[in-house]
Amino acid sequence: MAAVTGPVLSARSLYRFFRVGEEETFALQGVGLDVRRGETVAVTGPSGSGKTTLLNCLAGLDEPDGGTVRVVGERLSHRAERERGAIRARHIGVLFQTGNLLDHLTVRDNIALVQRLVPARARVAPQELLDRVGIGRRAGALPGQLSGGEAARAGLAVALANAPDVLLADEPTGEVDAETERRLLALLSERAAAGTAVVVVTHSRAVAGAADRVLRLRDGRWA
Ligand SMILES: Nc1ncnc2c1ncn2[C@@H]1O[C@H](COP(=O)(O)OP(=O)(O)OP(=O)(O)O)[C@@H](O)[C@H]1O
Repeated sequence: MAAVTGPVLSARSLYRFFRVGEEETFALQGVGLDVRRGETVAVTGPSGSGKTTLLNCLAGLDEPDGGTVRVVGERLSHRAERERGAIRARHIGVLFQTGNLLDHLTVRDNIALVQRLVPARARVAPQELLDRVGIGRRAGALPGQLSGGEAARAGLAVALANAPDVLLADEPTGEVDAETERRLLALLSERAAAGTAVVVVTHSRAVAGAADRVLRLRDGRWA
C-alpha cells in the first residue's frame, strides 16, 4: 500500500438531518475532523448532540447529506454501500453500543470471522486479543452468555481484530469497572502507538484524559 501522508481519517463539512413526520433534526451541521496515524481523539457532548451520528458517518454506516469522509486517502462517503463495506473491512474497526458480535458464534469465532474478511496482515491471534482485553477464559462463550462488561470487551477485541488504520468506538468503557477501564485504555494506547487513528465517543474522564485531543459537540457543531 502506498504510504499515506496527512490524516488517515478526514471529514469535511459533514451535514446530516433526519425528518420524522413534521419534525426535522439537524444532527450534524458542518462538522470537520482530521485524525492522524497514532492520534487519539475523544468526542464528548450532551445526549442528542450528534456523537453517534458522527461516528456512523465516519464509519460509512450512514451517508452524510453533505460533506465528505476520506479514510487512508479513499473517499468513503457518497458511494455504494457495498464499496463502503469493503473499505470499512480493510481499514476501520468499529465498536458501537449496538454491538458488533454475531450471536450464534463464540467470541473466538467472531474474531476469526472478521479476520477472514481481509487478506492477512499484521494482526493479533484471537486468543491473545481476548487475553489482552481480560476475557481470555470466555473465548468459547456465546455473546448471549457474557455480562455487559464482558460483551463490551469482546466487542473491542473484534474491532481491533484486523489491526485497523482507524478505530471508531462509542463508549468502549461504558460498562466496565475502573480497573478494566485502565486495561482497555492501555490497549487503546498501544494500538495508537502502533499507528491506529482512534476516535472515541466517551463520557469517561479517564478516557478523555488519555486522549491527545478532546472535542465537544453541541447541537451538531463543535462547541
Ligand atoms: N435515525 C434517526 N431518525 C431520526 N432522528 C435521529 C436519528 N438518529 C439520530 N437522530 C436524532 O439526531 C440527533 C443526534 O443523535 P445522536 O444519536 O447522534 O446523538 P448522541 O450525541 O449520540 O446522543 P447520546 O449521547 O444520547 O447517544 C438527536 O436529536 C436524535 O434524536
